[in-house]
Amino acid sequence: MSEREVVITEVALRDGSHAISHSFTTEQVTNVVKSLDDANVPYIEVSHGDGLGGSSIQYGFSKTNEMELIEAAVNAAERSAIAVLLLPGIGTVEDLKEAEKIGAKMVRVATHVTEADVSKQHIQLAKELGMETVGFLMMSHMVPAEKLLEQALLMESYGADTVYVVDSAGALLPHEVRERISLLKENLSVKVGFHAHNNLSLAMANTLAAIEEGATRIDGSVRCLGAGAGNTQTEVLVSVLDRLNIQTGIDIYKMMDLAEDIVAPILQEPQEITKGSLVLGYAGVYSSFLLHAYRAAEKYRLDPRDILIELGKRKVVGGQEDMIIDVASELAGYKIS
Ligand SMILES: C[C@H](O)CC(=O)C(=O)O
Ligand SMILES: [Mn+2]
Repeated sequence: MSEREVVITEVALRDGSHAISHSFTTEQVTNVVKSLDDANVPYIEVSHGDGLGGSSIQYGFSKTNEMELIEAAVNAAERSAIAVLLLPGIGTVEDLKEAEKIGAKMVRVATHVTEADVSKQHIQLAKELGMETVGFLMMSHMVPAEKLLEQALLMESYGADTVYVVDSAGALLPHEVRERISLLKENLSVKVGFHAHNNLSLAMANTLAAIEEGATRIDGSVRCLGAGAGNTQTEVLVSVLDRLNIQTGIDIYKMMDLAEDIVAPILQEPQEITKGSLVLGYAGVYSSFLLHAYRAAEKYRLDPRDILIELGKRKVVGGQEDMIIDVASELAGYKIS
């Protein structure tokens, strides 16, 4: 196998959970993981869309217990490592210990971009457990590059092996990605990663900009199965990188077959840039808010775009999903006392 110059983490079985209202089954996870493993994808993330412990009234209940999904993934993978996502405050150290016991090899500890300090306990525990550990700075468009660097340095100091710039809203423009990745590359000793959302149709351009600036850990979702308009489409990414002579070690034909034959039938709707997902990127709103906003719009007879624009103005962040209802009811003329 060729050496991997860019190491891809496939996130459809975690980020894609948002797009299908957390309805993955063990059979779907087993089939997707077997094919990803066969295509030689190095890392596959499996968890509730909001990470370990996310199944709740606030974020949406999982159809299948995520530990069962993680176990199915571990059993189906021969070569690929199974990763989990953890947002401190949603997932606990006990959740992390359980996932590690089942066989998860990597954890990505995700915080809002200004709150890296809450990741200390979880990053340190993950290292003690012998897991590969990633710091995942969400909503990275909301702060200047210098602030992002300050937060990335904190995650590095806690022991993270990699720090990711996460464009949760799909709001970053290519020059903003370049600025952020290059600053991290200049100042961190650990690896730098990038996670995109395609709400402004920039996921591929932004990912290539990140790679040009030195990011070596990159996320993709097969068939774009991720929140909002999805992430950088993995099978397209590996094809483009192959054209650029950048080695990912992933079999292109197998990725294409998996996308078409196994993942497409799981989608509840094709992953497109709809007016809703476009407004996520335009207004800078967390991609996983999309279906929640659609449901609130239906309930209060509103245009979902108006809810999303207002959420963007209020700078609402992950964990504030209850604000979607507050904003919708206010826009509909109800008074909140
Ligand atoms: C919990 C979020 O869905 C994590 C993520 O993928 C993002 O912020 O983007
Ligand atoms: Mn995401």
